[in-house]
Amino acid sequence: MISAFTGQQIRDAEKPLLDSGEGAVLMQRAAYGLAQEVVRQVKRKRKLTGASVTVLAGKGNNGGDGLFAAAFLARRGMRTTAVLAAPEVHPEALAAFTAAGGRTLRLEPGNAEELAVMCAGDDAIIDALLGTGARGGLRGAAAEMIASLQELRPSLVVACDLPSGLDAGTGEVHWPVLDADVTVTFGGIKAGLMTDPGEGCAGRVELVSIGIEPGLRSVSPELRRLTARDLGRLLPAPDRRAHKYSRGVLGVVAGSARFAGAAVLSVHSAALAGAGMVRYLGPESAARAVLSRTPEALWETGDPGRVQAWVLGPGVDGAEQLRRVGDAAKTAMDTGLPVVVDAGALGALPDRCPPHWILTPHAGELATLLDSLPSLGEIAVTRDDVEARPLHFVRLAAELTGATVLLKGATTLVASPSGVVFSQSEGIAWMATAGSGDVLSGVLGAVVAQSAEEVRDDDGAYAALGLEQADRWAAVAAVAASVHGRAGAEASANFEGGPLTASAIMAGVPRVIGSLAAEYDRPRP
Ligand SMILES: NC(=O)C1=CN([C@@H]2O[C@H](COP(=O)(O)OP(=O)(O)OC[C@H]3O[C@@H](n4cnc5c(N)ncnc54)[C@H](O)[C@@H]3O)[C@@H](O)[C@H]2O)[C@@H](O)CC1
Ligand SMILES: [K+]
Repeated sequence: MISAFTGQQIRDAEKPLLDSGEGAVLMQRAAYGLAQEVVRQVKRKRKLTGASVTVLAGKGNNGGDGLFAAAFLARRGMRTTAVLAAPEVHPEALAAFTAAGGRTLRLEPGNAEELAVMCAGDDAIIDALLGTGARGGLRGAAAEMIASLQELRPSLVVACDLPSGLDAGTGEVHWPVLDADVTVTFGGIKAGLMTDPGEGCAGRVELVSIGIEPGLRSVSPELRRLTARDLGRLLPAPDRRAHKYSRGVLGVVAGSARFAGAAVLSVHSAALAGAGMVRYLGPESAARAVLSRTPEALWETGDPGRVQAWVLGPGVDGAEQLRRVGDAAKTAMDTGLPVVVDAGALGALPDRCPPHWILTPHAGELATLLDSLPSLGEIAVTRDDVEARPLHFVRLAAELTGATVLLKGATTLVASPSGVVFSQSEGIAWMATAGSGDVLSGVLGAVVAQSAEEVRDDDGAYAALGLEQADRWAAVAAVAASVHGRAGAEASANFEGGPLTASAIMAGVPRVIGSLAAEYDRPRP
């Protein structure tokens, strides 16, 4: 599992080392790691000697890291320029940079655009204006220069610790921000690099260890991300004695006369993701479409009998389907079964949900959901608000509803009601396509139906993540989000990176599950 931290958590971990006089050593390690990454990137394109690099240096320690890194690069034969964005910058770092033969220019009101044009063609730009000590975004000439540079699209931008203007803890972005190709981050990954909109500006994230890592081990991370290895451990696999009823029976209330496709996608995805059996509840026209795609499913017209989990809501429309949603929700609540609540069912939630109810809104649906909660008071929340601060709002929704909330997006966030948040980002932009969410609902339903026992087992794979039982449902949802994202990315790769349909995402699901299980080298059934 990958952990990410707030700027404050990182600073707290640094403090004992700073107090014992090791600040300069930490900075040298950070600067060396940053310089090494620039060397690697530049060497992929040309020889290092004579290549040009500009460091944009702010007044704090972030600027110090950048200047020490540039001094190292100058000694390696690069043509180095520092643009100093403040009258005072880190004195030792500036002295080292000048001694190494670097050229310095001062950013002033009036020369921002000129300097941007001057360095935009460089082989590399290091953004070391603001780090974890930033309050708000870039201002004045620095903001002007970054806005101009962003328009000029430099060939390689390496962010020092985090792109300047990004909030390290929340991922909120104060524009303008210069999009990085690589962010070299020190000591621990900043949470703002693993949640949108910040993650969208950070490029690839490289972690450089500087010696504060032991201090972070006992800290509860702000964000967690499951790796392929975690997924291999967590994904359900039937044992030899399994039968279809023990494997996870999923009830699905989805689709309607108007939106039959949502039911087709949700049910078929659930079957492909390993549900032992899928029971479908819906109108005859949708049921016909479901059964022609998934003859393995059962169409339930009366009491659906035994299920281990429910998916409620994809494509649900009209009073008849909403009644089925209501009935299933009531049974699930009475019997303590886990439920995935999507789309049309999000408007029919009880006042308080348990953590094994997993809501799956996109940003617009989350805004509507929050607006409908009396506990939020008079504050109105819009889709734009959610997109600007997804981490804040997904946590708030989980806290206020009591449910686990999965917020769909380029980076998908899943929050437990106690505030544990997972972030998965395996998907690609082509996945923002009609029906993609229906596929996710089916995959999630299947994973939930098969995982309920493992979640409750205090010696099981979910417990091994170090999570309380109520928080483990967020990990279950993160598993499904990751499978869904990987299936989309792999399907698109099969088309040379071309566009995707929801059906293509769905078709990739069994292979993703199989290869993840193989990666952990787990015996297959
Ligand atoms: N503290 C340490 O031991 C280490 C810190 N490191 C680096 O130090 C950084 C944090 O250093 P700092 O705490 O000095 O913080 P920053 O380098 O982010 O700079 C903060 C400084 O900029 C000013 N400032 C804040 N917001 C501003 C804004 N919007 N516009 C203009 N100026 C603004 C503040 O007054 C402060 O002086 C990290 O991001 C990392 O790069 C690394 O060298 C590793 C070790
Ligand atoms: K920076």
